[in-house]
Amino acid sequence: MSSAVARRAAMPPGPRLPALAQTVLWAVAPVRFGRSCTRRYGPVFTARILGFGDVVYISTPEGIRRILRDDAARFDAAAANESIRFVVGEHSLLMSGGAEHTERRKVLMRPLHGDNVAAYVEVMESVVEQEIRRWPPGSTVRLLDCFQRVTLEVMIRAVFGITDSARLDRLRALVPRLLAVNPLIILLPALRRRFGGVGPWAAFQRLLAEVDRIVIAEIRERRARIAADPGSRGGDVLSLLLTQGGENPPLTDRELRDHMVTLLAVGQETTATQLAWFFERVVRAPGALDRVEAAVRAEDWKVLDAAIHEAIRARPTTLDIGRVVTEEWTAEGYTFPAGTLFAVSLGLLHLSDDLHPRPDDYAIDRFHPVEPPSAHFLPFGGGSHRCLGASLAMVEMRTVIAAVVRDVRLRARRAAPEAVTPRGPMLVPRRGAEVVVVANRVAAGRE
Ligand code: HEM
Repeated sequence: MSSAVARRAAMPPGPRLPALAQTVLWAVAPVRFGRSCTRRYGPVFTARILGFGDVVYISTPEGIRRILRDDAARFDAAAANESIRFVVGEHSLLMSGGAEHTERRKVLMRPLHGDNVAAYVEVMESVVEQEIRRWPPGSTVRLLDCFQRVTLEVMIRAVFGITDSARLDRLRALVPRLLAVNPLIILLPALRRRFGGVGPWAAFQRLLAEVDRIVIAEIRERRARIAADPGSRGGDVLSLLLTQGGENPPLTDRELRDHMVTLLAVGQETTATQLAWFFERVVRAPGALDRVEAAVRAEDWKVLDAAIHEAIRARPTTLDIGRVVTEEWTAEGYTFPAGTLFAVSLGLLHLSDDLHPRPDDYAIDRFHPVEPPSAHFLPFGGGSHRCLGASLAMVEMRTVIAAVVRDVRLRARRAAPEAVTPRGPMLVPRRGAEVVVVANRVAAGRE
Protein backbone atom coordinates (compact mmCIF):
# COMPACT_ATOMS: atom_id res chain seq x y z
CA MET A 1 0.00 0.00 0.00
CA SER A 2 1.44 3.43 -0.90
CA SER A 3 1.82 5.87 2.02
CA ALA A 4 -0.91 8.16 0.60
CA VAL A 5 -3.34 5.23 0.45
CA ALA A 6 -2.33 4.09 3.97
CA ARG A 7 -2.88 7.62 5.30
CA ARG A 8 -6.28 7.84 3.67
CA ALA A 9 -7.26 4.43 5.07
CA ALA A 10 -6.53 5.79 8.56
CA MET A 11 -8.76 8.82 8.02
CA PRO A 12 -12.48 8.81 8.88
CA PRO A 13 -14.62 7.30 6.13
CA GLY A 14 -16.24 9.47 3.48
CA PRO A 15 -17.77 9.42 0.03
CA ARG A 16 -15.94 7.32 -2.54
CA LEU A 17 -16.96 9.54 -5.41
CA PRO A 18 -14.14 11.13 -7.41
CA ALA A 19 -12.88 14.40 -5.92
CA LEU A 20 -14.40 16.37 -8.82
CA ALA A 21 -17.89 14.95 -8.14
CA GLN A 22 -17.57 15.65 -4.40
CA THR A 23 -16.38 19.17 -5.12
CA VAL A 24 -19.37 19.85 -7.34
CA LEU A 25 -21.85 18.53 -4.73
CA TRP A 26 -20.09 20.49 -2.00
CA ALA A 27 -20.07 23.68 -4.05
CA VAL A 28 -23.68 23.47 -5.29
CA ALA A 29 -25.48 22.15 -2.21
CA PRO A 30 -23.10 22.12 0.77
CA VAL A 31 -25.76 21.57 3.44
CA ARG A 32 -27.35 18.66 1.58
CA PHE A 33 -23.89 17.20 0.90
CA GLY A 34 -22.83 17.57 4.57
CA ARG A 35 -26.06 16.15 5.95
CA SER A 36 -26.10 13.17 3.62
CA CYS A 37 -22.45 12.36 4.45
CA THR A 38 -23.27 12.64 8.18
CA ARG A 39 -26.22 10.27 7.82
CA ARG A 40 -24.07 7.79 5.95
CA TYR A 41 -20.68 8.04 7.67
CA GLY A 42 -21.42 9.71 11.01
CA PRO A 43 -20.50 13.14 12.39
CA VAL A 44 -16.80 12.72 11.56
CA PHE A 45 -16.14 12.09 7.87
CA THR A 46 -13.60 12.91 5.20
CA ALA A 47 -14.50 14.75 2.01
CA ARG A 48 -12.15 15.33 -0.92
CA ILE A 49 -12.47 18.85 -2.21
CA LEU A 50 -10.39 20.14 -5.11
CA GLY A 51 -8.23 23.03 -4.02
CA PHE A 52 -8.28 21.83 -0.38
CA GLY A 53 -7.53 18.08 -0.59
CA ASP A 54 -8.82 15.85 2.22
CA VAL A 55 -11.07 17.81 4.58
CA VAL A 56 -12.18 16.20 7.84
CA TYR A 57 -15.68 17.33 8.81
CA ILE A 58 -16.39 17.19 12.49
CA SER A 59 -19.71 18.00 14.17
CA THR A 60 -19.70 16.22 17.55
CA PRO A 61 -20.03 18.51 20.60
CA GLU A 62 -16.96 16.86 22.13
CA GLY A 63 -14.79 17.19 19.00
CA ILE A 64 -15.82 20.81 18.48
CA ARG A 65 -15.13 21.68 22.13
CA ARG A 66 -11.67 20.15 21.92
CA ILE A 67 -10.75 21.96 18.69
CA LEU A 68 -12.12 25.37 19.69
CA ARG A 69 -11.23 25.34 23.38
CA ASP A 70 -9.35 22.52 25.12
CA ASP A 71 -6.80 21.80 22.39
CA ALA A 72 -7.07 25.18 20.62
CA ALA A 73 -3.32 25.83 20.94
CA ARG A 74 -2.74 22.94 18.52
CA PHE A 75 -4.99 24.39 15.83
CA ASP A 76 -4.24 27.15 13.40
CA ALA A 77 -7.17 29.29 12.26
CA ALA A 78 -5.07 31.67 10.17
CA ALA A 79 -3.84 28.84 7.91
CA ALA A 80 -7.45 28.02 7.12
CA ASN A 81 -8.12 31.70 6.29
CA GLU A 82 -5.12 31.97 3.96
CA SER A 83 -7.34 32.17 0.87
CA ILE A 84 -8.74 35.57 1.94
CA ARG A 85 -5.44 37.16 3.02
CA PHE A 86 -5.44 39.26 -0.16
CA VAL A 87 -8.75 40.85 0.88
CA VAL A 88 -8.34 41.36 4.63
CA GLY A 89 -4.59 42.04 4.68
CA GLU A 90 -1.69 40.71 6.71
CA HIS A 91 -2.54 42.70 9.87
CA SER A 92 -6.02 41.23 10.05
CA LEU A 93 -7.13 39.37 13.13
CA LEU A 94 -8.01 36.49 10.81
CA MET A 95 -4.38 36.19 9.74
CA SER A 96 -2.88 35.77 13.20
CA GLY A 97 -2.53 33.12 15.88
CA GLY A 98 -1.14 32.69 19.40
CA ALA A 99 0.06 35.78 21.28
CA GLU A 100 -0.20 37.99 18.18
CA HIS A 101 -3.86 37.07 17.79
CA THR A 102 -4.52 37.79 21.48
CA GLU A 103 -2.95 41.25 21.09
CA ARG A 104 -4.91 42.11 17.95
CA ARG A 105 -8.12 40.85 19.52
CA LYS A 106 -7.61 43.03 22.59
CA VAL A 107 -7.36 46.07 20.34
CA LEU A 108 -10.69 45.34 18.64
CA MET A 109 -12.52 44.09 21.69
CA ARG A 110 -13.20 47.42 23.38
CA PRO A 111 -14.95 49.19 20.50
CA LEU A 112 -17.09 46.11 19.87
CA HIS A 113 -17.98 45.62 23.52
CA GLY A 114 -21.68 45.54 24.44
CA ASP A 115 -21.63 49.00 26.14
CA ASN A 116 -20.30 50.72 23.03
CA VAL A 117 -22.58 48.77 20.76
CA ALA A 118 -25.66 50.05 22.62
CA ALA A 119 -24.76 53.52 21.33
CA TYR A 120 -25.28 52.35 17.72
CA VAL A 121 -28.98 51.53 18.22
CA GLU A 122 -30.10 55.02 17.22
CA VAL A 123 -28.22 54.81 13.91
CA MET A 124 -29.64 51.32 13.31
CA GLU A 125 -33.20 52.49 13.98
CA SER A 126 -32.95 55.41 11.61
CA VAL A 127 -31.36 53.28 8.87
CA VAL A 128 -33.99 50.53 9.08
CA GLU A 129 -36.83 53.07 9.24
CA GLN A 130 -35.56 54.63 6.02
CA GLU A 131 -35.49 51.20 4.38
CA ILE A 132 -38.99 50.22 5.51
CA ARG A 133 -40.43 53.41 4.06
CA ARG A 134 -39.51 52.06 0.62
CA TRP A 135 -41.85 49.04 0.94
CA PRO A 136 -45.30 50.00 -0.42
CA PRO A 137 -48.25 47.85 0.70
CA GLY A 138 -49.00 45.16 -1.88
CA SER A 139 -45.44 45.07 -3.20
CA THR A 140 -43.05 42.11 -3.15
CA VAL A 141 -39.67 42.76 -1.57
CA ARG A 142 -36.51 40.66 -1.51
CA LEU A 143 -35.49 41.03 2.10
CA LEU A 144 -31.92 39.94 1.48
CA ASP A 145 -31.32 42.98 -0.76
CA CYS A 146 -33.04 45.25 1.77
CA PHE A 147 -31.02 43.97 4.71
CA GLN A 148 -27.79 44.17 2.70
CA ARG A 149 -28.48 47.90 2.33
CA VAL A 150 -29.30 48.23 6.05
CA THR A 151 -26.26 46.35 7.38
CA LEU A 152 -23.91 48.12 4.95
CA GLU A 153 -25.23 51.50 6.03
CA VAL A 154 -24.88 50.56 9.71
CA MET A 155 -21.35 49.36 9.04
CA ILE A 156 -20.33 52.53 7.19
CA ARG A 157 -21.83 54.88 9.78
CA ALA A 158 -21.44 53.07 13.12
CA VAL A 159 -18.26 51.10 12.48
CA PHE A 160 -16.41 53.38 10.04
CA GLY A 161 -18.09 56.59 11.22
CA ILE A 162 -18.04 58.01 7.67
CA THR A 163 -20.24 61.05 7.12
CA ASP A 164 -18.75 62.56 3.94
CA SER A 165 -21.59 61.98 1.47
CA ALA A 166 -19.37 61.44 -1.60
CA ARG A 167 -17.44 58.74 0.25
CA LEU A 168 -20.64 57.21 1.58
CA ASP A 169 -22.08 56.98 -1.94
CA ARG A 170 -18.92 55.49 -3.40
CA LEU A 171 -18.61 52.86 -0.66
CA ARG A 172 -22.29 51.96 -1.00
CA ALA A 173 -21.59 51.15 -4.65
CA LEU A 174 -18.21 49.45 -4.22
CA VAL A 175 -18.60 47.27 -1.13
CA PRO A 176 -21.29 44.91 -2.46
CA ARG A 177 -19.08 44.29 -5.52
CA LEU A 178 -16.05 43.71 -3.31
CA LEU A 179 -17.90 41.16 -1.16
CA ALA A 180 -19.25 39.40 -4.24
CA VAL A 181 -15.66 38.48 -5.15
CA ASN A 182 -15.58 35.72 -7.75
CA PRO A 183 -15.18 32.52 -5.63
CA LEU A 184 -12.86 31.05 -8.26
CA ILE A 185 -10.13 33.54 -7.38
CA ILE A 186 -10.48 32.58 -3.71
CA LEU A 187 -10.31 28.87 -4.46
CA LEU A 188 -7.74 28.88 -7.27
CA PRO A 189 -4.62 30.96 -6.56
CA ALA A 190 -3.48 30.22 -10.13
CA LEU A 191 -6.16 32.64 -11.35
CA ARG A 192 -4.63 35.50 -9.35
CA ARG A 193 -2.78 36.94 -12.33
CA ARG A 194 -3.34 40.20 -14.10
CA PHE A 195 -3.51 38.70 -17.62
CA GLY A 196 -2.71 42.12 -19.10
CA GLY A 197 -5.35 43.90 -17.00
CA VAL A 198 -8.36 41.80 -18.04
CA GLY A 199 -10.08 39.01 -16.14
CA PRO A 200 -11.48 38.64 -12.61
CA TRP A 201 -8.23 39.18 -10.70
CA ALA A 202 -7.36 42.45 -12.40
CA ALA A 203 -10.95 43.68 -11.94
CA PHE A 204 -10.89 42.68 -8.28
CA GLN A 205 -7.54 44.42 -7.72
CA ARG A 206 -8.93 47.67 -9.16
CA LEU A 207 -11.95 47.43 -6.89
CA LEU A 208 -9.89 46.67 -3.81
CA ALA A 209 -7.49 49.53 -4.61
CA GLU A 210 -10.38 51.98 -4.81
CA VAL A 211 -11.91 50.79 -1.51
CA ASP A 212 -8.46 51.00 0.09
CA ARG A 213 -7.98 54.56 -1.17
CA ILE A 214 -11.27 55.64 0.39
CA VAL A 215 -10.64 53.85 3.69
CA ILE A 216 -7.07 55.14 4.01
CA ALA A 217 -8.15 58.71 3.13
CA GLU A 218 -10.83 58.50 5.83
CA ILE A 219 -8.29 57.19 8.37
CA ARG A 220 -5.80 59.98 7.62
CA GLU A 221 -8.37 62.75 7.74
CA ARG A 222 -9.93 61.45 10.93
CA ARG A 223 -6.52 61.09 12.58
CA ALA A 224 -5.69 64.71 11.69
CA ARG A 225 -9.12 65.98 12.79
CA ILE A 226 -8.96 64.24 16.17
CA ALA A 227 -5.37 65.45 16.71
CA ALA A 228 -6.50 69.04 16.03
CA ASP A 229 -9.66 68.74 18.13
CA PRO A 230 -9.87 65.70 20.45
CA GLY A 231 -13.49 66.62 21.22
CA SER A 232 -14.43 65.81 17.60
CA ARG A 233 -13.97 62.11 18.24
CA GLY A 234 -17.07 60.06 17.41
CA GLY A 235 -18.25 56.87 19.10
CA ASP A 236 -17.68 54.74 16.00
CA VAL A 237 -15.22 51.83 15.96
CA LEU A 238 -12.63 53.64 13.80
CA SER A 239 -12.55 56.69 16.10
CA LEU A 240 -12.20 54.45 19.15
CA LEU A 241 -9.35 52.53 17.53
CA LEU A 242 -7.60 55.80 16.62
CA THR A 243 -7.74 57.09 20.17
CA GLN A 244 -7.21 53.98 22.24
CA GLY A 245 -4.78 54.59 25.09
CA GLY A 246 -2.76 52.04 27.02
CA GLU A 247 0.77 50.84 26.39
CA ASN A 248 0.11 49.80 22.81
CA PRO A 249 1.75 51.96 20.13
CA PRO A 250 -0.78 53.77 17.91
CA LEU A 251 -2.05 51.67 15.03
CA THR A 252 -0.58 52.43 11.61
CA ASP A 253 -2.82 53.37 8.68
CA ARG A 254 -2.30 49.92 7.20
CA GLU A 255 -3.20 48.13 10.44
CA LEU A 256 -6.35 50.21 10.77
CA ARG A 257 -7.25 49.53 7.14
CA ASP A 258 -6.90 45.76 7.67
CA HIS A 259 -9.03 45.85 10.84
CA MET A 260 -11.77 47.84 9.16
CA VAL A 261 -11.86 45.72 6.00
CA THR A 262 -11.93 42.57 8.17
CA LEU A 263 -14.98 43.82 10.07
CA LEU A 264 -16.64 44.66 6.78
CA ALA A 265 -15.79 41.26 5.27
CA VAL A 266 -16.99 39.15 8.21
CA GLY A 267 -19.70 41.32 9.74
CA GLN A 268 -21.91 42.80 7.05
CA GLU A 269 -23.17 39.99 4.84
CA THR A 270 -23.47 37.51 7.73
CA THR A 271 -25.88 39.78 9.59
CA ALA A 272 -27.87 40.67 6.47
CA THR A 273 -28.19 37.04 5.43
CA GLN A 274 -29.14 35.88 8.90
CA LEU A 275 -31.85 38.56 9.04
CA ALA A 276 -33.19 37.43 5.66
CA TRP A 277 -33.30 33.82 6.84
CA PHE A 278 -35.05 34.90 10.04
CA PHE A 279 -38.01 36.26 8.10
CA GLU A 280 -37.92 33.45 5.53
CA ARG A 281 -38.43 30.99 8.43
CA VAL A 282 -40.77 33.05 10.60
CA VAL A 283 -43.33 33.85 7.89
CA ARG A 284 -43.66 30.14 7.11
CA ALA A 285 -43.80 28.55 10.58
CA PRO A 286 -47.41 28.51 11.87
CA GLY A 287 -47.92 31.18 14.55
CA ALA A 288 -44.25 32.24 14.64
CA LEU A 289 -44.72 35.75 13.20
CA ASP A 290 -47.60 36.47 15.63
CA ARG A 291 -45.43 35.28 18.48
CA VAL A 292 -42.54 37.54 17.42
CA GLU A 293 -44.90 40.53 17.06
CA ALA A 294 -46.36 39.90 20.53
CA ALA A 295 -42.86 39.59 22.01
CA VAL A 296 -41.80 42.91 20.45
CA ARG A 297 -44.98 44.62 21.69
CA ALA A 298 -44.41 43.25 25.22
CA GLU A 299 -40.65 43.98 25.00
CA ASP A 300 -40.04 40.34 25.86
CA TRP A 301 -36.51 40.20 24.46
CA LYS A 302 -35.99 36.62 25.66
CA VAL A 303 -38.60 35.35 23.22
CA LEU A 304 -37.18 37.51 20.44
CA ASP A 305 -33.67 36.17 21.10
CA ALA A 306 -35.06 32.62 21.12
CA ALA A 307 -36.63 33.28 17.71
CA ILE A 308 -33.32 34.68 16.38
CA HIS A 309 -31.30 31.77 17.76
CA GLU A 310 -33.69 29.27 16.25
CA ALA A 311 -33.29 30.93 12.83
CA ILE A 312 -29.49 30.79 13.13
CA ARG A 313 -29.75 27.10 14.12
CA ALA A 314 -32.08 26.14 11.30
CA ARG A 315 -30.43 28.22 8.55
CA PRO A 316 -26.72 28.86 9.15
CA THR A 317 -25.11 31.42 6.86
CA THR A 318 -21.93 29.35 6.76
CA LEU A 319 -21.71 25.65 7.45
CA ASP A 320 -18.31 25.41 9.07
CA ILE A 321 -15.12 27.13 10.16
CA GLY A 322 -11.66 25.97 9.16
CA ARG A 323 -8.76 24.85 11.31
CA VAL A 324 -5.44 23.17 10.47
CA VAL A 325 -3.91 20.96 13.17
CA THR A 326 -0.25 21.82 13.75
CA GLU A 327 0.82 18.55 15.42
CA GLU A 328 -0.44 14.99 15.53
CA TRP A 329 -3.84 14.90 17.25
CA THR A 330 -5.90 11.96 18.47
CA ALA A 331 -9.66 12.27 18.66
CA GLU A 332 -12.84 10.37 17.81
CA GLY A 333 -10.84 7.11 17.43
CA TYR A 334 -8.42 8.52 14.83
CA THR A 335 -4.90 9.91 14.89
CA PHE A 336 -4.69 12.88 12.57
CA PRO A 337 -1.29 13.93 11.20
CA ALA A 338 -0.05 17.51 11.49
CA GLY A 339 -1.41 19.55 8.59
CA THR A 340 -4.87 17.91 8.53
CA LEU A 341 -7.54 20.43 7.52
CA PHE A 342 -10.73 20.33 9.62
CA ALA A 343 -14.12 21.77 8.78
CA VAL A 344 -15.50 22.38 12.26
CA SER A 345 -19.14 22.19 11.35
CA LEU A 346 -21.26 24.32 13.64
CA GLY A 347 -23.96 24.12 10.95
CA LEU A 348 -24.11 20.30 11.02
CA LEU A 349 -24.02 20.36 14.85
CA HIS A 350 -27.07 22.63 14.80
CA LEU A 351 -28.89 20.39 12.31
CA SER A 352 -28.15 17.13 14.16
CA ASP A 353 -31.27 14.92 14.59
CA ASP A 354 -29.89 13.60 17.89
CA LEU A 355 -29.21 16.97 19.51
CA HIS A 356 -32.09 18.99 18.05
CA PRO A 357 -35.05 16.66 17.39
CA ARG A 358 -36.95 17.38 14.14
CA PRO A 359 -34.16 19.75 13.09
CA ASP A 360 -36.02 20.93 9.98
CA ASP A 361 -38.88 22.41 11.98
CA TYR A 362 -38.62 26.05 13.03
CA ALA A 363 -39.64 26.06 16.73
CA ILE A 364 -39.05 29.08 18.98
CA ASP A 365 -39.67 26.90 22.05
CA ARG A 366 -36.43 25.06 21.42
CA PHE A 367 -34.76 28.11 22.95
CA HIS A 368 -37.47 29.30 25.34
CA PRO A 369 -37.87 29.16 28.29
CA VAL A 370 -34.98 26.67 28.47
CA GLU A 371 -32.04 26.96 26.11
CA PRO A 372 -30.24 23.89 24.74
CA PRO A 373 -26.87 23.06 26.37
CA SER A 374 -24.24 25.52 25.16
CA ALA A 375 -22.17 22.67 23.67
CA HIS A 376 -25.08 21.92 21.31
CA PHE A 377 -25.52 25.47 20.02
CA LEU A 378 -22.59 27.75 19.19
CA PRO A 379 -23.98 30.43 16.88
CA PHE A 380 -20.88 32.59 17.22
CA GLY A 381 -18.25 29.86 17.61
CA GLY A 382 -16.25 29.51 20.79
CA GLY A 383 -12.83 29.80 22.40
CA SER A 384 -10.25 32.41 21.48
CA HIS A 385 -11.73 33.06 18.02
CA ARG A 386 -15.34 33.45 19.17
CA CYS A 387 -17.11 36.09 17.09
CA LEU A 388 -16.00 39.56 18.16
CA GLY A 389 -19.10 41.09 16.64
CA ALA A 390 -21.62 38.86 18.46
CA SER A 391 -23.01 41.74 20.57
CA LEU A 392 -23.19 44.04 17.56
CA ALA A 393 -24.90 41.35 15.47
CA MET A 394 -27.47 40.50 18.15
CA VAL A 395 -28.26 44.17 18.86
CA GLU A 396 -28.59 44.87 15.14
CA MET A 397 -30.83 41.86 14.50
CA ARG A 398 -33.09 42.71 17.48
CA THR A 399 -33.34 46.34 16.39
CA VAL A 400 -34.08 45.58 12.76
CA ILE A 401 -36.61 42.83 13.49
CA ALA A 402 -38.40 44.92 16.13
CA ALA A 403 -38.69 47.87 13.71
CA VAL A 404 -39.99 45.68 10.89
CA VAL A 405 -42.65 43.84 12.91
CA ARG A 406 -43.83 47.03 14.66
CA ASP A 407 -44.59 48.81 11.40
CA VAL A 408 -45.04 46.20 8.68
CA ARG A 409 -47.08 43.06 8.17
CA LEU A 410 -45.41 40.55 5.87
CA ARG A 411 -46.38 37.22 4.38
CA ALA A 412 -44.46 34.64 2.37
CA ARG A 413 -44.57 35.22 -1.39
CA ARG A 414 -44.68 31.44 -1.92
CA ALA A 415 -45.57 28.71 0.57
CA ALA A 416 -42.57 26.52 -0.29
CA PRO A 417 -39.39 27.18 1.71
CA GLU A 418 -36.62 28.89 -0.21
CA ALA A 419 -33.72 26.61 -1.10
CA VAL A 420 -30.35 27.12 0.59
CA THR A 421 -28.03 28.44 -2.12
CA PRO A 422 -24.32 29.26 -1.88
CA ARG A 423 -23.44 32.80 -2.95
CA GLY A 424 -19.78 33.61 -2.41
CA PRO A 425 -19.01 32.49 1.14
CA MET A 426 -22.65 32.79 2.26
CA LEU A 427 -25.58 30.35 2.21
CA VAL A 428 -28.46 32.54 1.12
CA PRO A 429 -32.19 31.96 0.44
CA ARG A 430 -32.45 31.25 -3.29
CA ARG A 431 -35.04 33.95 -3.98
CA GLY A 432 -33.51 36.39 -1.53
CA ALA A 433 -36.30 35.86 1.07
CA GLU A 434 -39.20 37.17 -1.01
CA VAL A 435 -42.15 38.48 0.98
CA VAL A 436 -45.33 40.37 0.20
CA VAL A 437 -45.92 43.58 2.15
CA VAL A 438 -49.49 43.17 3.45
CA ALA A 439 -49.56 46.45 5.40
CA ASN A 440 -47.04 49.18 6.19
CA ARG A 441 -47.69 52.01 8.64
CA VAL A 442 -44.69 54.04 7.55
CA ALA A 443 -44.54 53.53 3.77
CA ALA A 444 -43.53 56.73 1.97
CA GLY A 445 -46.48 58.81 0.85
CA ARG A 446 -48.96 57.42 3.37
CA GLU A 447 -48.91 60.33 5.78
C1 HEM B 1 -25.30 36.95 12.61
C2 HEM B 1 -24.13 37.44 12.35
C3 HEM B 1 -22.82 36.76 12.66
C4 HEM B 1 -22.52 35.43 12.81
C5 HEM B 1 -23.48 34.24 12.73
C6 HEM B 1 -21.10 35.34 13.08
C7 HEM B 1 -20.42 34.16 13.32
C8 HEM B 1 -19.06 34.07 13.59
C9 HEM B 1 -18.36 32.84 13.90
C10 HEM B 1 -19.00 31.45 13.97
C11 HEM B 1 -17.06 33.16 14.11
C12 HEM B 1 -15.94 32.22 14.55
C13 HEM B 1 -14.98 31.92 13.43
C14 HEM B 1 -13.86 31.01 13.87
O1 HEM B 1 -13.82 30.53 15.01
O2 HEM B 1 -13.00 30.76 13.02
C15 HEM B 1 -16.91 34.59 13.91
C16 HEM B 1 -15.72 35.29 14.01
C17 HEM B 1 -15.62 36.66 13.88
N1 HEM B 1 -16.65 37.55 13.70
FE1 HEM B 1 -18.61 37.08 13.48
N2 HEM B 1 -20.56 36.60 13.07
C18 HEM B 1 -21.58 37.51 12.83
C19 HEM B 1 -21.48 38.89 12.77
C20 HEM B 1 -20.32 39.60 13.00
C21 HEM B 1 -20.23 41.05 13.03
C22 HEM B 1 -21.41 42.02 12.88
C23 HEM B 1 -18.92 41.36 13.22
C24 HEM B 1 -18.24 42.70 13.37
C25 HEM B 1 -18.62 43.80 12.84
C26 HEM B 1 -18.18 40.10 13.32
C27 HEM B 1 -16.81 40.00 13.53
C28 HEM B 1 -16.12 38.82 13.67
C29 HEM B 1 -14.68 38.75 13.83
C30 HEM B 1 -13.71 39.93 13.84
C31 HEM B 1 -14.35 37.38 13.95
C32 HEM B 1 -12.96 36.79 14.10
C33 HEM B 1 -12.63 36.58 15.57
C34 HEM B 1 -11.26 35.98 15.79
O3 HEM B 1 -10.73 35.29 14.90
O4 HEM B 1 -10.72 36.19 16.88
N3 HEM B 1 -19.07 39.07 13.18
N4 HEM B 1 -18.16 35.13 13.61
